[in-house]
Amino acid sequence: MDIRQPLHSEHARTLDTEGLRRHFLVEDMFLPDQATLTYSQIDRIIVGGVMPVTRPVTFAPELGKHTGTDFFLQRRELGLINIGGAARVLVDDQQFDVGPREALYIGQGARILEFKSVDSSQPAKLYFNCAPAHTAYPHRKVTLAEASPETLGSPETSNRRTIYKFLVPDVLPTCQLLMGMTQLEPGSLWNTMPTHTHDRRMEVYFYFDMTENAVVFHMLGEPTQTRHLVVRNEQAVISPSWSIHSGVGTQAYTFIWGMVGENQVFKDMDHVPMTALR
Ligand SMILES: O=C[C@H](O)[C@@H](O)CC(=O)C(=O)O
Ligand SMILES: [Zn+2]
Repeated sequence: MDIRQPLHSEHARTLDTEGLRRHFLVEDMFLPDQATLTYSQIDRIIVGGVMPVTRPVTFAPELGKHTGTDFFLQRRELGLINIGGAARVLVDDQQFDVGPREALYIGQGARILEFKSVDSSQPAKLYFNCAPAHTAYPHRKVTLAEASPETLGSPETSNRRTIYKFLVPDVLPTCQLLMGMTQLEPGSLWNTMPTHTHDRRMEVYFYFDMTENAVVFHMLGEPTQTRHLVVRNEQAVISPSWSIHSGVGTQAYTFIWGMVGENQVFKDMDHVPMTALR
């Protein structure tokens, strides 16, 4: 497990490109027949990907070593969104068919987790966020149709996009995890502009639906000390509470956002006036 320490905004200001990438960028999310896990000590979120190809992938009991518990989800909840081909996920004695662009919430206490692809020529790619939890809410699949959609922005400002809120209180109860997917329309390149921070929650952004040569310039830093990361397809950015999180692509892209922290109020954002950005 790749462990990332939290970072003070004053430290972040001093970093060069390599330093920013080392602390905030997660580059290799999907490896065949493996699970990848990055543990951020910011709100103790674990970010990762599972890509079963030739055989099922399970979360080994040894993973509990990293959490100091008998098993991985003893005191955690997990949300995943499938960005690949159809998947079958076994959670203890329940089986879930998770199709492309569908989400699965796995509540605290699940012991057996097994992930497989229905067709190995179109492997599932299960991107997940996992966070400390205080109680067991029911496991549940959420389809795109059940996710609460919100279309924002306009072509004139190159930010026309639909936000699909998969794991939010309007759809199902979770302890703290919020997850969703934002899809830009062709010709729209900006997400979350005007931009915001939220002192009460941290967030992780996972970019995908990009061609090999496409990049997203992900904006981070305090509003008056902005920096950027060059992000490629299927890479994620860890965003501390003090950081803006916004991006512009060389073409339209899709991203999954996940948030943990103090509250579950999606609209609890500290909007940054455009005149304040530097
Ligand atoms: O706090 C909320 C998150 O930054 C994202 O949900 C924003 C987003 O997907 C968008 O505006 O497109
Ligand atoms: Zn945000």
